[in-house]
Amino acid sequence: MFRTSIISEFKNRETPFYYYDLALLNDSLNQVKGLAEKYDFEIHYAIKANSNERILAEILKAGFGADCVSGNEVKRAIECGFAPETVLFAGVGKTDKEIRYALEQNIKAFNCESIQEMEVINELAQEVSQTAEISLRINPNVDAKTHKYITTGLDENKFGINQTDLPTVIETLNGLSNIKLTGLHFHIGSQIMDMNVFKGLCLRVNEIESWFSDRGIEIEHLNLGGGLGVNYLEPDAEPIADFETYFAIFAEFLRRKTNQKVHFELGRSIVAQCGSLISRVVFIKNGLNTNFAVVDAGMTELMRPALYQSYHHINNLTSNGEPTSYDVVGPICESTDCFGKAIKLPETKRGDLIAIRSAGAYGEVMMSRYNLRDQNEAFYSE
Ligand SMILES: Cc1ncc(COP(=O)(O)O)c(C=O)c1O
Ligand SMILES: N[C@@H](CCCC[NH3+])C(=O)O
Repeated sequence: MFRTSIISEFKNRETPFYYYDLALLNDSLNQVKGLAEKYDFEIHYAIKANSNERILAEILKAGFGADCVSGNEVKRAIECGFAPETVLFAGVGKTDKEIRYALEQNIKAFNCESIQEMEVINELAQEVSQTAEISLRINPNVDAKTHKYITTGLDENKFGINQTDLPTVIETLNGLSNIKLTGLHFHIGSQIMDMNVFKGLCLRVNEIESWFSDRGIEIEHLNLGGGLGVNYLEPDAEPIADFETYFAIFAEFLRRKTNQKVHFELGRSIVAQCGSLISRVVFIKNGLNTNFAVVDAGMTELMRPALYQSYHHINNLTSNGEPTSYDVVGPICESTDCFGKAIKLPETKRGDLIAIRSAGAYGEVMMSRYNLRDQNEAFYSE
């Protein structure tokens, strides 16, 4: 959890701030690296989960590539030292400017999400006399059994190309000489805890791959996206995600042809548990039916509870008083600015430090300046 020496360091800093345990990050990275080598899988870290440069430096050292969802993420990856041939560019709404930039950088591949996007990439690649590699992001209609806001692989979702459009895709591709289809890409959602979902995904991918090979189309790359969930309820019980089961499922159920490369785009599972949002209690306020612990972090620093009603474990780092129930709320002018209701904490007082856990993924990257909030520097331990 948190060493006393780290808590002493927290006390001297202006709150709120993100704290990252880089040793824990490296434990996760080493585990992923070992399994990727064992199964001959290629990992592209999904930068959207956390694009903090210090975090990216550790990920780069582990030898992973990058999965990006905007021109600026491609730029961040390249500026931080990721080799362009390891960078993938996904996203349903890539603009011409972003596509041109990615072509200029000679990135590995575009994960292409619509027929019109294929045509536009072809046209822009032609302008600069290039042939762009593309993977088709296919919507496999597999239920990720996760929060509906972060489900991406059902027919009703905006992501990817529907299977019914595949004949038109092939017909269109035949007329496009500046793009080359090399891969199939899938990503069905995030924070997936039911491992059977990944088995279901493998079986659907096998069917779709066969559809292509039956038509004489050779697929060099299969990209299964990310999605592996983490234990938000008990971060100390499971600081490292269950990478072993996750990769073993793909190794067992994905039908892979000789020489076919298999890629993953993991985000949350790599970075969630190494990050905490550290905040100070500003006031304790007794409501009619509840005690409020008003802290100096808000939904502007960590939006997940307000956006998805998601649970983040909270520790009081400076009290060991009697367990007491609090609604832990932020200072923002919104009633959804609440980190947890009826949370049992040791008796809490003004000035106590609290840690909002499992905040390393989709935390810092989703910060906003609403209410003209300050943004403090993150803090790291090795
Ligand atoms: C295309 C794509 N790949 C990878 C990821 C990373 O997912 P996760 O953080 O769940 O591993 C996402 C986000 O959900 C995504 O949209
Ligand atoms: N922002 C989401 C994850 C979205 C994943 C990107 N498709 C979260 O905080 O859980």
